[in-house]
Amino acid sequence: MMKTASSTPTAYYIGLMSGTSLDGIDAALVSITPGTPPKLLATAAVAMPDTLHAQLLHLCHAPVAHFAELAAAEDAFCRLQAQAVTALLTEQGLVPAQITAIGSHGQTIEHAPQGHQGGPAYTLQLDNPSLLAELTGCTVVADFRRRDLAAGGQAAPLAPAFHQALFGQRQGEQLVLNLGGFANLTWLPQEQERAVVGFDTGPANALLDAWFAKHHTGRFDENGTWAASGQIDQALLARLLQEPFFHQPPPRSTGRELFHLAWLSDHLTGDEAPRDVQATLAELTAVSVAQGVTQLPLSQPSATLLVCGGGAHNAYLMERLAAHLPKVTLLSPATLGWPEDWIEAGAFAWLAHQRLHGLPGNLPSVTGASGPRVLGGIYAP
Ligand SMILES: Nc1ncnc2c1ncn2[C@@H]1O[C@H](COP(=O)(O)OP(=O)(O)OP(=O)(O)O)[C@@H](O)[C@H]1O
Ligand SMILES: CC(=O)N[C@H]1[C@@H]2OC[C@@H](O2)[C@@H](O)[C@@H]1O[C@H](C)C(=O)O
Repeated sequence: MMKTASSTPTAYYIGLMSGTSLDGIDAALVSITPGTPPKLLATAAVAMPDTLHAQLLHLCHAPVAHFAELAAAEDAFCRLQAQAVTALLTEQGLVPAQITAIGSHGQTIEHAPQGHQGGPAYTLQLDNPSLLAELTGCTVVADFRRRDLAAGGQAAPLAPAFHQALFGQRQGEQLVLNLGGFANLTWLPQEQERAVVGFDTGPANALLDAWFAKHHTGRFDENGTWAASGQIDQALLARLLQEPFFHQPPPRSTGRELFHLAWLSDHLTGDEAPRDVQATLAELTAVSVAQGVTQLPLSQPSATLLVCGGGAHNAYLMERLAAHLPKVTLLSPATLGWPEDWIEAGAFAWLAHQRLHGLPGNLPSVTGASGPRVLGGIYAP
């Protein structure tokens, strides 16, 4: 039986996110006062060491992983999470007892909401909430996605529910875009009784980073400078856009299982200049997001789109997005007190709060689950 929010006082949560870009752990200290939008108080980021980055990337693409390899990566990942929590607590002069709970997303290793070759649906996040509780002395809430999946949902994207909690009280309809490893879009209606729309639009930084790393040292194309030096290959773009995912109606979510370097290679003739491919991948992200916007039930074509995620720092990608959405104003959520890099970590702080209060964390209109569900499990310190 679900409860409604009670009039409990302000509580402090830490949200931990390591997204599909595998760039590091983001930790957000969030205060939640029932009835008002969550507030971002402080942040800490711990970069993913090269060895763990390579280990996790390998696991994402390994057909069969050894359990010892999984366990080692999970342990290293969890210790990195604890490092981020400790950094945040120390910096803020807080002790674990002042934190109501940590919400831990874990590291997505594989996401197959449709199952694999006729098998059951699954989504796999590497996470060890027991060890995290032990290392930090805080209550940990984790495993947010699988209850939605069990209720017939995609288990992703989950962020739209948080977007609603953050921006839903603003005047007029709201649009939010996350440019992470993959991109997801949220439409918040002006009328409270209408359902929120949200779905993954396709690949974003995951493919851009992978192609960049194949041709350069370094993890990503700073500001999209390399992409900007290339030419968009329209024929290649057309072939990439034929992928059925781009034509599926929501609910839909995706990940590295579909969009990876081998998928890209299958569409290349071999004659393309690498920088042109990078420009075309940025275009693929911009076009698929723009196509997603056209599917939204906007009440007027001119809207404001809050752009979050690391892709918001890619000047070339933002330029292409603006070119494909001439009537839409792109805005940083920093103007509303939530800098673009911290919304996802904030979402998992909020999801921990929802779990502890017996409140739903999913939006069935987004994930396709058969109803609202309380997400995640609780691990006491
Ligand atoms: N200055 C920049 N120029 C270009 N790209 C950038 C810049 N800063 C960050 N990025 C991109 O953002 C990525 C990180 O984004 P983000 O942290 O939102 O990903 P994530 O947490 O993995 O997201 P998700 O969970 O949504 O997949 C980097 O891997 C990089 O591709
Ligand atoms: C399975 C998984 O980890 N999916 C991520 C990924 O990264 C972006 C997009 O694909 C989104 O669907 C999701 O992350 C955010 C936090 C979400 O669930 O809203």
